Amino acid sequence: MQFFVGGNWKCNGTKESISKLVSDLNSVKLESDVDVVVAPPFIYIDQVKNSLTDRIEISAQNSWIGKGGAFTGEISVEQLKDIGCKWVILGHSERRHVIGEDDQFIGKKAAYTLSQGLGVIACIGELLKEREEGKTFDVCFQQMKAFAGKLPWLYAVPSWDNVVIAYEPVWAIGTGKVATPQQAQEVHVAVRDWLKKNVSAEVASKTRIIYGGSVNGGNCAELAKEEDIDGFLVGGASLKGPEFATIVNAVTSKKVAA
Ligand SMILES: O=C(CO)COP(=O)(O)O
Repeated sequence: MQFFVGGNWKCNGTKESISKLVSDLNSVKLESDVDVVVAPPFIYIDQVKNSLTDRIEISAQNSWIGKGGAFTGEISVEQLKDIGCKWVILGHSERRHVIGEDDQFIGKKAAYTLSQGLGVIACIGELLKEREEGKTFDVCFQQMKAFAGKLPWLYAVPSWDNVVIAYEPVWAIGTGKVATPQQAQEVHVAVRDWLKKNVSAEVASKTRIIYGGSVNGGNCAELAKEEDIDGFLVGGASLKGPEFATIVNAVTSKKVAA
């Protein structure tokens, strides 16, 4: 399974800082057997697409639920395709818990995005309170169900080829409090098992499950060694080109551990 690392730039950057980040990313060395994706804010996607090496694919951080039209302030999947995006991040905890998107809405967005041929980085993850109450698996399975269950055709394997699951425990996002490799591995195994039981053994064995939440250049190697951690979704540390490259290249510690 090919390692996958995404950089979620969130609502950060200016034309100038992004130009510097792109030039840093163009000059770092990235291991060849890793899928690398960055997700700039919508308004900078065109700038990034026109200046970043083709080695790195572009993702959006969100998309509209259906075909474009009279939806003020939204960006459609068709527009994202038009501008050269290959992926969309959906169900990020900031959209769930700050903006208020629910499972139903996120599931429909994922179904629509996949139907238009773009890949989905599908985020799941529990709040600290939910972890403390022993509900981590229940919450993640419920969120998986919303992604997987929208339309029966989504169960077909070709659709799943375009899905990467990002496990991002909310308590680890932007807090500097990273999940231990064991904590992350435990949830990744449970999610893979859920896919096996609820979709198919083939999908379970092929789908990348990546970890996000305070991943940085210092902790990525240990996390990458875990068997079921197939990559990372990186926030803060993806704003620094050389550190992001270190995280991409953590694939080498995975190979050593295997
Ligand atoms: O939300 C994240 C990626 O989508 C993780 O953010 P941090 O890496 O800043 O914790």
